[in-house]
Amino acid sequence: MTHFTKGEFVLEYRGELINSLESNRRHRVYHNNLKGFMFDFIWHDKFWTIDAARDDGTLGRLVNDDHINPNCKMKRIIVKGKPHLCLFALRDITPLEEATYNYGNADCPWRSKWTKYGMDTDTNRLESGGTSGDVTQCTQHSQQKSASHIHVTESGIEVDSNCLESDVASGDDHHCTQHSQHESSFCNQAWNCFFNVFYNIVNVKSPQCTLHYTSVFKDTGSPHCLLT
Ligand SMILES: C[S@@+](CC[C@H](N)C(=O)[O-])C[C@H]1O[C@@H](n2cnc3c(N)ncnc32)[C@H](O)[C@@H]1O
Repeated sequence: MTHFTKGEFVLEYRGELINSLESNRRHRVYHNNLKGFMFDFIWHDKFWTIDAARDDGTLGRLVNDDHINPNCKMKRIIVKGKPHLCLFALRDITPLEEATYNYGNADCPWRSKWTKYGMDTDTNRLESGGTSGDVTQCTQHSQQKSASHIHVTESGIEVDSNCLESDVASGDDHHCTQHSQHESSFCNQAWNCFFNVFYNIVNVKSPQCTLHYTSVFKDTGSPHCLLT
């Protein structure tokens, strides 16, 4: 059984890196469903967005929010001067478990539940959901309600991270920035972890392991991703 161990690189949230000007433009023109794929973050004191609205077959864009008990967290890693958003396992992830991360304190409509008295927003959980050092997703524009899932199954994982692969393989200098107080220690740890784990995944695991986007449709009608 393949599983992810705590601290292991899981996958990259891939998409188009755009600046705030272009991001604002797309926020204006995109349908709400597409806005949910825009991951806004701060880098070098500026707002940037990874726009994963286009379905390029990669899996990072399909990982759902869990602000209560996520098993992954998003980290920003700088490779060749460009930020990449990568998910790392917060704890061991077992086969068939859905991969999730905390989108942050964004106004996520699915976190509210209807009661007989009306909408009940779980504010306490929202406040405690963020962890210092995490990169969190700004999803305040999204009204999309679908729920794709990424699960771990028996055989393993293949990570579609071409740019990461080539960057890692190049052995070039890199620097990491993380907008938190724990910047430098995280950077070193994350990069080491990232390098080792990614190398491990690509070079060791992939012959037996494939991360599949399946055509399994469950109750939500959304496609689900299985690690098989
Ligand atoms: C980056 S996409 C995640 C993949 C998406 N679920 C799909 O099927 O394509 C973000 C969008 O997924 C949906 N989503 C994420 N987490 C969710 C959750 N816990 N419950 C319901 N919908 C969620 C929201 O519509 C959000 O805008």
